[in-house]
Amino acid sequence: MELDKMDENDWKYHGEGNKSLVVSHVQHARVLRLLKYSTEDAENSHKTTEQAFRHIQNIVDYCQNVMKPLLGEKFVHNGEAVKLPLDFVRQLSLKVQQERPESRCDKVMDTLSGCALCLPNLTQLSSCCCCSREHRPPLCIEIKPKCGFLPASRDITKDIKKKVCRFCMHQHFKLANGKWKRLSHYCPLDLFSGNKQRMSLAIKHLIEEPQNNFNIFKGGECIYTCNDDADVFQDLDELAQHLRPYFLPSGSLLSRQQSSKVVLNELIQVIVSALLSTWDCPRSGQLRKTHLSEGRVTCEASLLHRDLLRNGNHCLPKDCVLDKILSTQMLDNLDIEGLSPLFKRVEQHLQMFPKERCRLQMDGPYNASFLEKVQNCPAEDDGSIEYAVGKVHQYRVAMTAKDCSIMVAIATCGEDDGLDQSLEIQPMKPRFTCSVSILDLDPKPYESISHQSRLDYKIVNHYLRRTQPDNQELDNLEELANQSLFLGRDRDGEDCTLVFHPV
Ligand SMILES: O=P(O)(O)O[C@@H]1[C@@H](OP(=O)(O)O)[C@H](OP(=O)(O)O)[C@H](O)[C@H](OP(=O)(O)O)[C@H]1OP(=O)(O)O
Ligand SMILES: Nc1ncnc2c1ncn2[C@@H]1O[C@H](COP(=O)(O)OP(=O)(O)OP(=O)(O)O)[C@@H](O)[C@H]1O
Repeated sequence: MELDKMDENDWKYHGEGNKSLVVSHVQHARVLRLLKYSTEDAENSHKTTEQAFRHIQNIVDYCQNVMKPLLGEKFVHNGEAVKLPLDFVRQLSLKVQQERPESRCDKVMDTLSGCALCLPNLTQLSSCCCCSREHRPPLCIEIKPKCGFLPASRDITKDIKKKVCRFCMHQHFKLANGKWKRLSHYCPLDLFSGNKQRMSLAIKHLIEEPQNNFNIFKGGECIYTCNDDADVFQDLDELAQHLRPYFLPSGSLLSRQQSSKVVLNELIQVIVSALLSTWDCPRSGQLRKTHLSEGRVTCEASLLHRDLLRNGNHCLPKDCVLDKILSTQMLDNLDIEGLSPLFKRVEQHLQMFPKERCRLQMDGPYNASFLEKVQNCPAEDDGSIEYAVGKVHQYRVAMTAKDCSIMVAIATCGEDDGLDQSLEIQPMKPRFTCSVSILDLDPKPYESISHQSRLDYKIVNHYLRRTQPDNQELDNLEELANQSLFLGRDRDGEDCTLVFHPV
């Protein structure tokens, strides 16, 4: 990329989340990820280019030195911080504005610093020899799986948290707050179960109600995403038409309805295979498995039949992408309720010794020493500040893993094609090559822990009120929340994501 020759016409809107907006190059498999501000912050923001660059470099360092060792070299692409010409960024911002979904326009793209993160476009397949000869553009499925286990911490005060997963409880809260119009029946515990039947159902539920957990790209273009006002059946039918050439032989005599069913099922099988594949030994029958203790893998809110939940096989092949994400999520082994007193210990320590913030690496740098603090935190609380900081760091890393996305890029290839480094999966002919990546691995700010505590209370309380309206305990819970030890701004309803907050 020649930075002095940047032309906004070479780039197009690709997508965005809460904190960043992504544009993709029209020819090369690159994207630029630009930060966003809330409109209020934009007016008050006088961050220097150096501060913005440092912020993005922190993201790169965290990805490279912390998340990559935990999640695996093959899944993580840390990218590169770049400084772009300001004129290019301003023109780009104007160009993409009309493409942006209204729901994301409460924030504006950063046009002041000129800094961005340059990454490979993960909707395209990398290092695949056969794709260049293949006439069908690659497909890419993006899944934001969210938290895949039930917490088992002794510090949990509400039993329901050990029975119903956070995502399923959160759904009710989101619906009540108008974030979504329809409930999603997706349950992350089904996706992370390793049981193919449960995983298939989880993906089916994602397809039926994608919200912000599921997208499909074809040739880098988003062809299926959340559409709250959509006619679901019509959307599914259109999706199936897109997928038909990938999953059905061209002369198939199936009716439109029959073929829709077949291709969506085939798609689901390909995704399941990709998510369970262990890159290093895809054909090995002797895969090591990660077992989870029985009580932590089934959610009472899941629609799956209880027999399947009880008797199914619940383990993930070691080192598959789901296993890597789940084990990183499980660094949070105290739950926010167990972490809260430790967070308070750190807060008090930092109030007394502000300079310690740097030594304890509360905002980075994200280097080997930070990873060491995460990986070698003592198992038992010895009352030290080091223990509390280790648990806080572990919690933040787990938060990143609970909010990341998986990209599964697939392309068809002829039967005799070599597969190079890509992984072969073969649910039916034609064969597919596939690459799996993890994205959105930004560090979560230390301060966001207090928000987590309040949000946890609200989600659980709301769920209990909905499902157990006569529950007397809720009044006690209300009382507890009022005595909350955390001070600070409430982010729900007035999202105050801190762009340029030190991370
Ligand atoms: O707290 P959650 O579980 O609602 O997750 C937030 C996500 O909401 P979701 O529930 O996935 O719809 C939220 O996603 P959306 O903006 O709703 O698409 C963000 O990913 C947010 O992360 P950040 O603050 O932008 O770094 C996420 O916040 P963090 O908790 O990861 O900080
Ligand atoms: N390297 C990439 N290649 C292709 N698409 C990407 C890449 N990075 C991001 N995207 C797309 O851009 C979207 C927004 O990116 P990302 O999830 O990183 O934003 P975010 O603001 O950090 O999200 P969140 O709301 O979770 O905080 C993603 O959902 C994905 O579709």
